Formats: sequence, structure tokens, C-alpha cells
Amino acid sequence: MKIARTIAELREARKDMGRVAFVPTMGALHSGHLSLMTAAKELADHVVVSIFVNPTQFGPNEDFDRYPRQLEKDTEACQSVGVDLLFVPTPDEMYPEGLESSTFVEVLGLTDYLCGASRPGHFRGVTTVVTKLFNAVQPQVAVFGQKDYQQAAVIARMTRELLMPIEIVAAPTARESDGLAMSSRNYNLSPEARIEALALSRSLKRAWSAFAAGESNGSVLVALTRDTLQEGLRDASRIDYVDCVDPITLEPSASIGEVGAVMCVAAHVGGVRLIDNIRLDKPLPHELQ
Ligand SMILES: Nc1ncnc2c1ncn2[C@@H]1O[C@H](COP(=O)(O)OP(=O)(O)OP(=O)(O)O)[C@@H](O)[C@H]1O
Ligand SMILES: CC(C)(CO)[C@@H](O)C(=O)[O-]
Ligand code: BAL
Repeated sequence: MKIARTIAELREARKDMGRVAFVPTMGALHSGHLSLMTAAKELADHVVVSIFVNPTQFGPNEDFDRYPRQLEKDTEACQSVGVDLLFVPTPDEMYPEGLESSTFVEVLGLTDYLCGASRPGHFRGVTTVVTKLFNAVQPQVAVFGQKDYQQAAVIARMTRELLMPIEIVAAPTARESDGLAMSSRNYNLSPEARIEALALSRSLKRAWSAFAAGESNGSVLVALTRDTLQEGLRDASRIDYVDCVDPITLEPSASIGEVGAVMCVAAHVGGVRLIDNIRLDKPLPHELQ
């Protein structure tokens, strides 16, 4: 596996590669990330992974400084699943003009909801850095996780509308055996908070079961989900959102029809912000059964 630390090194290594599948990450890799890399291997001749904790997608009071970093372990993990090229740029390499640059990429509409509403400016940081990474890596296909459902939708919309010749693939959420969605931020959970965090997946399971039993009113499903989440959290005021949304537009679903819906939750557990979601119209993930 080659490692590139600069754009110049990346471009040099990229020259020898044909069709590339790209997996952008912020590191502190877990099995969810590795499942994206394994999926990427099926889609192209070479797999490129980036690890970059992007400062511009964190708000001033968010956890940029506390975000877990473990580059040595991550490098071994990438090697173990057969990644061809690992790109680990510094902030100066990604933002040579400084973090307050005058050029950025912003997707309107889709970013009004969910994390876009609770983390102002977050998606502008994500779409700008992903555009830069796409320009640097020049992949044919890029793989994102459905755990960050809105992020995958926003990036798919961006690539389509900006005519980027890149296919966006959204891969399923990897979960721990007790249902918790894998997330780098789980590394920051205390043992007590790790147990409390199960309230997120439990609340989604409740929504799924009610939908499967015939409930299709979005507000009723949101209320059930919120109740379950509140019951499981020590501080209910730390819920950022519980929303049942259209899978394409991400607008709140009043009534779930043929296109189905996604139930999305975000909450702070023991000082760690976690998100999760579930498609109500698809089979229940086996870890939640
Ligand atoms: N449990 C998971 N299953 C599948 N993909 C995942 C999972 N968690 C994250 N991903 C995907 O991995 C990619 C990189 O995400 P990132 O490095 O931010 O990891 P993360 O675990 O989501 O971290 P965070 O704690 O910031 O939420 C994204 O496309 C994200 O959707
Ligand atoms: C896509 C991404 C790597 C952009 O910084 C990040 O938002 C993430 O890890 O999901
Ligand atoms: N996994 C999405 C990146 C973030 O939370 O900033």
C-alpha cells in the first residue's frame, strides 16, 4: 500500500491506476469503514482511501479537538483490507489558502433538514472538502455510508448537479451485535454512555415495528421514536432531532407512501453526538432483530 501525504504525491501515485474507487474518511477506522473499502474493491481496479479530519465541517463548539485520531492503527487496517493508496493530507495541504477561503461548494435545499439544521455550516464544509478530495483523487466511483444518510444524499446531489463524472454508492450501516451503529465517536463513549447510546437504535427499531404493524402517519412514528429515545437517555434535552423524512428530498414525511421513509435521530450521549437512521420500508437490520 502506498501512502501519500501531499497532493503532488497523490497525483504521482494515481497516474499508474486505472479505474479508482474512493472512500473518504476522517479516520479512527472501524468495521463500518472497512466494509466500505471492501465494497469499493468490487467496484474498481484500485481503492484509494483518505483520512482527513476536516476542520471546516466542525462548528466552533464542536468536537474537532476531541475527534479520535489513531493513524498508525488506521494504516494497518487499510493495509489489511487491501487498500492500494492511502491519502493523509495536512490541513495546509488541503487548504493552502487558509480555512477561510473565498471558494466553497454548497448544496441548498437538502441541507435545510436534519444535521444541516442542527449543525449550521457543516455541509458546506463537507461538500467543499469532498469536492477538493474528488479533484485530487479523480475517482470513477466513491463509496459513502448510509449511517450518514443525509451526507450521502447531499454528495450524490452535488456530483449530479455539478456534472462530476463520479458514481456515488451508498453502503449499508455496520452495527455492533447489540445494534449500536458503528461510529468513530463511539471511541469517546464512557462505559455508561455506551449503554445509554443503545437508546438510538432501540428507538429506530420501535419505529420500524410500528410501521411494519401498519402505522404510516409520520408524526405518530416520530412521537413513538422520540418517546423511546427519551426513556433511554439521562438528559432528554440532548436530543438534536427525531425526524421521519422522504428518502430522496429529506422533507418531513407526513404520511408514508410508496417511496417509503427514513427515520433519523441525532442525540448527545455523555457529551458525544451520535446519529443513526433506519429505512422503514426495508427489512430490519439483523442486529436489531
Ligand atoms: N457504521 C457505519 N457503517 C457504514 N459506513 C459508515 C459507518 N459509520 C461511518 N460510515 C461511513 O464512513 C465514511 C467516513 O465517515 P467518518 O470517518 O466520519 O466515520 P464515522 O464513524 O461516521 O465518524 P463519526 O463519529 O464522525 O460519525 C462516511 O461515508 C460514513 O458514512
Ligand atoms: C465525507 C467526509 C470524509 C468529509 O470530511 C466526512 O464527512 C466523513 O467522514 O463522513
Ligand atoms: N461522519 C460525518 C462527519 C462529521 O460528523 O463531521
